Amino acid sequence: MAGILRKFLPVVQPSPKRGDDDVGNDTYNDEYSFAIEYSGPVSNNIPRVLPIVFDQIPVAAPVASSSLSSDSSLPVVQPIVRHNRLKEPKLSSESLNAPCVSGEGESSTRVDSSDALGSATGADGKFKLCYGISSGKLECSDDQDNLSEILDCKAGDECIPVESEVVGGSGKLESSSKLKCPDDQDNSSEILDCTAGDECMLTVSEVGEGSCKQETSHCHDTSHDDVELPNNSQEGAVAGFHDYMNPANSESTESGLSSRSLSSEVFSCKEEYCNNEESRGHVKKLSAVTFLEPDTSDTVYEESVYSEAESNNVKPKAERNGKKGSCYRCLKGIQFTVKEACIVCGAKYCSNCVVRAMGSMPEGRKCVPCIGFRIDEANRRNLGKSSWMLKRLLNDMEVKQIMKAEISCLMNQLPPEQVCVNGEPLSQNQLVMLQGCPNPPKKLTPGNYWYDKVSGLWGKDGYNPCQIISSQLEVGGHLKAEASNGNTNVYVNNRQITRKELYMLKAAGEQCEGYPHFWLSADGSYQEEGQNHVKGNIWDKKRTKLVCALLSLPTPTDNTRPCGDDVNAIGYNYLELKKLHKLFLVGDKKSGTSTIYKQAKLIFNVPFSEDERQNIKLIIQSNLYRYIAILLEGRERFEEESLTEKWKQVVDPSSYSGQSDEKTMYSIGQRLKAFSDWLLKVMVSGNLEAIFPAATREYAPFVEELWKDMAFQATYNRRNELDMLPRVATYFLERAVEISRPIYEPSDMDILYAEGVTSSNGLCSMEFSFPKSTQESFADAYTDQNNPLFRYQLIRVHPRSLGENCKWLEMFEDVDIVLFSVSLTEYDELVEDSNGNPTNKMLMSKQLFESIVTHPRFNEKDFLLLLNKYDLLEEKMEQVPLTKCEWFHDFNPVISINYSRRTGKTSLAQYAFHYIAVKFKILFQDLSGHKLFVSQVTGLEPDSVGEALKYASEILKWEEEEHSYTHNDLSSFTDYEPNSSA
Ligand SMILES: Nc1nc2c(ncn2[C@@H]2O[C@H](COP(=O)(O)OP(=O)(O)OP(=O)(O)O)[C@@H](O)[C@H]2O)c(=O)[nH]1
Ligand SMILES: [Mg+2]
Repeated sequence: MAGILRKFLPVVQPSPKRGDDDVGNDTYNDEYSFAIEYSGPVSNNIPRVLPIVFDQIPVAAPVASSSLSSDSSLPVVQPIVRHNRLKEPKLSSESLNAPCVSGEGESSTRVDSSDALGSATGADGKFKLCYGISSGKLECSDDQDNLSEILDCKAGDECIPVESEVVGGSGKLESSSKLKCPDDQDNSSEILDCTAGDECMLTVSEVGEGSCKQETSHCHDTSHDDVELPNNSQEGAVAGFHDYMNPANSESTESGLSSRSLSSEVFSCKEEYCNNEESRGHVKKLSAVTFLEPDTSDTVYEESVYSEAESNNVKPKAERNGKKGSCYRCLKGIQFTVKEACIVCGAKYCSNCVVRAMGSMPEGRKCVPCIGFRIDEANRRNLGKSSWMLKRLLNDMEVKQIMKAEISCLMNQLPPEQVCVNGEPLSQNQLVMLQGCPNPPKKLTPGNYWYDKVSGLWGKDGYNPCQIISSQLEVGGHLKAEASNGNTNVYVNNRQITRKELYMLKAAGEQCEGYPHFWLSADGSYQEEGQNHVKGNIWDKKRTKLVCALLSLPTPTDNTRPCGDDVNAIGYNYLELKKLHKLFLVGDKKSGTSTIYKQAKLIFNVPFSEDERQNIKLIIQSNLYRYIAILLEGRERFEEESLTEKWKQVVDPSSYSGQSDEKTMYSIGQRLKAFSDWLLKVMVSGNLEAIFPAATREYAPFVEELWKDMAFQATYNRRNELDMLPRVATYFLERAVEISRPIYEPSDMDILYAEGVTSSNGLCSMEFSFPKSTQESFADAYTDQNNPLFRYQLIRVHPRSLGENCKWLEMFEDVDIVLFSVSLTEYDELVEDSNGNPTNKMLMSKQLFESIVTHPRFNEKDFLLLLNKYDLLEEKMEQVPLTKCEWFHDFNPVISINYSRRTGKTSLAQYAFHYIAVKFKILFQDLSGHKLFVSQVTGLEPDSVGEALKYASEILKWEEEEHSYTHNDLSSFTDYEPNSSA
């Protein structure tokens, strides 16, 4: 070559003078200088070689020891901003556990744009991961063309661009260090001398001791040199730097987003930058590294980027510009090429691109722009299931780490609030419990589910069960009867089952006649409500499983067992069932059982469902019209009485005042009269309930008009004279206008006071336990019931559900205690007996009491007598003697004057209460030979009902621990031991 040149060139120029260092270097030969400008005749065919000026070739200096901090951290170059403003380098670092990928071997060093991620090919051809410990950043205000190219800064040598995919580890950059970015006019920006402290905007990561360490030797440390940064930024340089997704522009696999989710600081960028930086694989990509407005703050916190991304829900979308089946990054390959998909956007990458596109996968298999976004729910079931491709590319440890991150990282978790079980959104803990149980719901996605915790049946709201999961998990709310939208009138664990389930039960040999209620336990054994023996096990029969398979109903798996200690799984279940104490609440009509039941629901926070509330609203509104009708009827009566009075005055001229019109203070206008007549007609026809809930909207204005009417108010003032009007009517009539409006929503108190709120079949039940707060307000002395494992079931039965002679009582033979409610006020009330004869209501209650006590199935049961409506008794005793009831004919309390003064008027009611209690006790003793427990109750007062239920629980406990308790202990609590001598 030199010879040829010599022939062409008449004058051989001396080579540039070398420095002293080079004198004496034998290997140096001037003859081989090249780049001498040709000044001879021009020929188009002759290639022209531009001279190279040695002095102007940028060189890289060896890394100064000062830049190698004790922890051997390595600076990592971040994207360079396009503005020219010089800035002092900024470094921030903080703890981070994000994985990063480091290269092995000098040649694989690469400057990284992120603190978090990178990939490197090790000697074994696998990518190596290491974990960054901290991150930092360095800013400079210039950018480079193709700056995204990897920088390979060899010690003491030129920085050479490296197109290797290997990503350097992170490093820590001393704030005094400066990286030099040499000028680069012709897009040959591969040569980059990075200098800290100048225009380059960099992020750096600290790394611990590890494989990243060796890479520090590649970095040109010019910590003591001033930096020359090129000003020749070209458009697209930054974009190219960012666009790690695009192999044409960059080989970087790093992302600010990756650090975003892991570190507290990232760069931000102006919107326009972000928009320009859409990756090839994504329609809209949030800039991995974003840039600051030059004049604004230098630091933008990760939260802003993160929350912006999440709050805007700008989930990156995958878009493939290549042909179908090709890799989203390199656009190569066909449909059958093995690819790995991003669990967020679904972009698929071939084995060559996957690590570059996904970095070190701190959140699992997400391409870098997708880090920090929620996964596509369709991919949830694949979480943590490693692919063949990753296993081939990475070593076992790394794959494990990625899979672990994929499963456990916060961003990939199912949002608990989006999973509703039995109408209640889950808490984080509940979700963990649900997913961590031995047999968790499969394919759990956001949605509404129902869960029968006794049997473990699990399904989507309104649908058949789809799985039997572990039972006894404390997740979600209470199972509703309508949870699975069943319409069979057959209930399993309080849920009305679906038609398919009914078939299944029939296949199990249960004909389900008479719409039974079953208790189905987790092991498949079932029994009819109220019976104490297991009828069978639905899973014992092969036919059942076959039917289930045919009907797509779930069958138990081996894992289906209560969540808890595996060893004691069966015992645990047994214990749980044992601890559900059943309280059977019954009483004659109007004894107050439904009030006590509703009060218990309110006390123990067992919510009324929306449906229940709506039904109750309609009942209340219907009741209101009934009360109004009673008042209107009374008004007519009062009007007639007044008119009669007037006519009498006409007949007796001496008392006649001279007015002859037929109006009285109870007379109403034509309009209201028409409404009144119509309403009374409806009530007489018995259609009130049928008409009123629906007609509420139409008739609400009449209620308002009525309420304002003087005649109606005059009638209302005499409401005590209207026997038909219940006392509770006042509560609702006072708010008649409000309640009659369509928008009315009943309050808890309204529900409590509402009459006629009871399930259609008169049977309802609720589970409860004594929470600590409730416990404290009731009785501090007993604490065992605080244990949530002591569960109670309150079953309220209307006497009509018991059938003639209480024949259905057998259904409830497994109850633990009978709570028999008697209204204390009924001693003077009359009702018709079954033969239509008027009978004293107290005697009717006595009769029902006797029937239940003497029922063979109830022989050995504990009984707690709830003497209810004590508040009303206090009033009534002043007016009506207790002896009105023949059973109480010998009530003749001797009240000393002193005692009377001390206790006031309540003493009489107290005596009456004690007396009635004794009467029942004696009766019970005669009938059963056992002791009757008695509690004084005012159903409308929560504490009173709470104490009564507490007392019931104590009795049960006392039965179980007979030796620990004495009769006196109990009687001192709430049992008012009657003292007839008092
Ligand atoms: N003042 C007062 N009223 C009560 C008390 N307990 C119940 N009541 C009222 O008595 C009426 C009848 O009570 P319910 O609870 O409906 O009686 P029940 O046993 O369910 O009777 P049915 O209506 O036949 O189902 C309602 O108006 C209640 O508001 C009480 O302790 N004090
Ligand atoms: Mg009732």
